[in-house]
Amino acid sequence: MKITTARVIVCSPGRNFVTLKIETDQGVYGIGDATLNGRELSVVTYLEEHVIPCLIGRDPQRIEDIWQFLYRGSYWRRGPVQMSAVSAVDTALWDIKAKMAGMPLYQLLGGRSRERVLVYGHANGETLEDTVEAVGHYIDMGYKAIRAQSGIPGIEKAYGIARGTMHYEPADAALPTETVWDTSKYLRFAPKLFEALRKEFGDEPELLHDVHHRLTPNEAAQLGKALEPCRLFWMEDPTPAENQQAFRLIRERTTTPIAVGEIFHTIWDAKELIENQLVDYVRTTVLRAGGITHLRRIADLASLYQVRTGSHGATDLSPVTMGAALHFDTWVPNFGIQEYMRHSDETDAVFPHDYRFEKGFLLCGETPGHGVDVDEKLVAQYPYKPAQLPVARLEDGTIWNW
Ligand SMILES: O=C(O)[C@H](O)[C@@H](O)[C@H](O)[C@H](O)CO
Ligand SMILES: [Mg+2]
Repeated sequence: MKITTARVIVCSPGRNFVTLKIETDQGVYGIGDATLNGRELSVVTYLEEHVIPCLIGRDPQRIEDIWQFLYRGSYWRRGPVQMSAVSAVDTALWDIKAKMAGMPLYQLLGGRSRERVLVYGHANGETLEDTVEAVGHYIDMGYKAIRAQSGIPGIEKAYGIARGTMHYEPADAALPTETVWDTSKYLRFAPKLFEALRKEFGDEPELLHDVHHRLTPNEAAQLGKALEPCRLFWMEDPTPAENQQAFRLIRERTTTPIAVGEIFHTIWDAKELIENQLVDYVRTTVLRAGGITHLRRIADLASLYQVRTGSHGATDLSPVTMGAALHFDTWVPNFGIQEYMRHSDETDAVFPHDYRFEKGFLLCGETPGHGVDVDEKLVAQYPYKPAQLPVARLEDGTIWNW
């Protein structure tokens, strides 16, 4: 069996997506997602100039060998551009293998570990009251777990405030939008939000919160401690994880569960955090860390330390990633939760898929492969639009973590 062609498909049905389609001499093809939000075209070039020429003529069944070839063979290993490209190839190859076997992908991974995949949705509001209302809306839709992000009094345009209630798109302009951040206002406000949510909705719903790398370790410990009575499912990315040891300080001071990893690219980014049990959930997904092949290694390491998965699932990861992630989640023994930020109707139409939402859970389909395709005719209606992620500044103008 041979790879005959591989093509990169760029489209913008509401937001930009980069998709890889690998075709074979047996008529079977595979689809992978290579979207790197705000830096999309760098991955397009990496794939077109450096990866695709190496794929033509290769046996697509040799997934492991192709992974090693692309990872080790580049010499310049790791990083978001390379690993998004490797992820797309790997996802497409698993799609091909599962289609050849006539099986849904989760069967090839080892079969079903659960009947359905618990997901959390995104409730956002400009004020505390709006956010409480938005959480109520998700509960009415059947969600069991909800992430709450709110505007903060005195801060204009902080992270996570959606324009509508259902869709949040941070990459909103060709040049980065500048947002403002103030840690002390946030630290005073965040516990009030979660106290109000518990008061309104009781103990039952799982509540999550994304700190988006904004705090120092000490501030993160203060927040975790203040949120303990509100019993969060997790506090996400409380501080940047470049220095993995920073989490020791947070861990020693609070029992609020911690999730990190949406910007990790390999097992090395997560290794110390996992081995020292400094986090409870690892959020790395199929698209960011080398596809199914490498994510499986991260999940296996995590399982030794009772760390569970909580895959990133924002809308900048295309339905292709969501489909592959759901097969992974259906198999992985140490599953925790899956993020599910709904795609727009245009995006869903461009990427026909067989997964579905039911009462707070997602169910992957039974179609051979990962169950997601790309409609190449529709794609032509949505050309690429430059869009970058925002930056954050403190009130005095200092650049801060976004
Ligand atoms: O937890 C999340 O869902 C994330 O933090 C996203 O909203 C990211 O900001 C986005 O994926 C960047 O491209
Ligand atoms: Mg996040």
